[in-house]
Amino acid sequence: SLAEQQVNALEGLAGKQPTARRSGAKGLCASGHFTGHADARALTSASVFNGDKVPVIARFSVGGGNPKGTDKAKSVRGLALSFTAANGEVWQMANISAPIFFVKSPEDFVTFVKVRSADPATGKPDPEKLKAFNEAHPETLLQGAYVAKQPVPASYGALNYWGVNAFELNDARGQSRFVRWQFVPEAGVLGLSEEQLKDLPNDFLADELRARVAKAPVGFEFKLQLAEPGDNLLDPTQAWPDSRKLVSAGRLVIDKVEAMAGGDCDRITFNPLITPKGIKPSADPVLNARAAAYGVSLGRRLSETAN
Ligand code: HEM
Repeated sequence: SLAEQQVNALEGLAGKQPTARRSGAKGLCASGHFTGHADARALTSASVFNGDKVPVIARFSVGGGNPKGTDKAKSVRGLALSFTAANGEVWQMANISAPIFFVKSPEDFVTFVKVRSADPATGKPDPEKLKAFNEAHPETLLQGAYVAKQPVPASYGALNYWGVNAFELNDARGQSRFVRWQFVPEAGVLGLSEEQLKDLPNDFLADELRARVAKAPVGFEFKLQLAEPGDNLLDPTQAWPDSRKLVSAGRLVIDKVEAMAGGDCDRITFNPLITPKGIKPSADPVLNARAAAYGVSLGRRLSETAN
């Protein structure tokens, strides 16, 4: 299946890493709660916005399939969330620290990862294949260009995360509109200078988050970006104009971080097609491909744990 090809490609790039997530492999589990704002209730009937505290499981991660990679690289970080509303509805998502994704189709995902993987013959990626793919798919360089311009993040808790894919909201009267969302850190966005980076260990992010949360809960403002007619709902490599209206829709608070790797996150996947009534996935093919790929990765890593 395409999902198996995607997960195989991720394994080919990172090497076999038993029990680890095939993407966002390095990370840690945390928890907290979410409170919806009144402005969101005008846009969606989803009960997670009713203003009550909704418990949340969170996982922060470093992009890529290597659980022992460095936290000092310029790559995306992840914020994955699972909300459980009082009526039992679950809402899951996995957000990244870039406003755009690196491919516009699930098929391109496979080739994008493969052209960056070592060719068995040489032990290195084939520069000709990489060049040819880049020329045929210039949009696949946009996310990397964005990340290269940002400093290495100083904290999982002081970073902006975007949902990237479009979703459809339905209000109580059945009216529909498309949005993309983001989580804006109350601490501001904090990056590291070359000087600061030198003194840090490779695994500083988990300890930094534990220390930060021990002092005070870490908050994020949840914002909905409203699409206007003509905005691309299907291609996550294309950001919508900055002029699009942003609605302050809620507040996420992280107040507990697991002491060690593991925790409640390991047995689940953060599947962005699991949405509550009032929030629907768009037709974006990348979004719709994620459920199967996450399921394949979950199946492999859980059966590895059992062995
Ligand atoms: C065709 C597109 C995609 C494929 C094939 C793919 C594949 C995967 C896989 C296999 C995992 C590991 C899942 C698990 O073991 O639980 C994963 C995790 C993750 N993905 Fe994707 N992904 C895709 C698109 C995206 C997009 C568009 C985003 C950003 C909005 C994203 C953000 C993440 C994050 C943050 C994680 C880590 C989640 C966690 O901490 O559990 N992915 N992805």
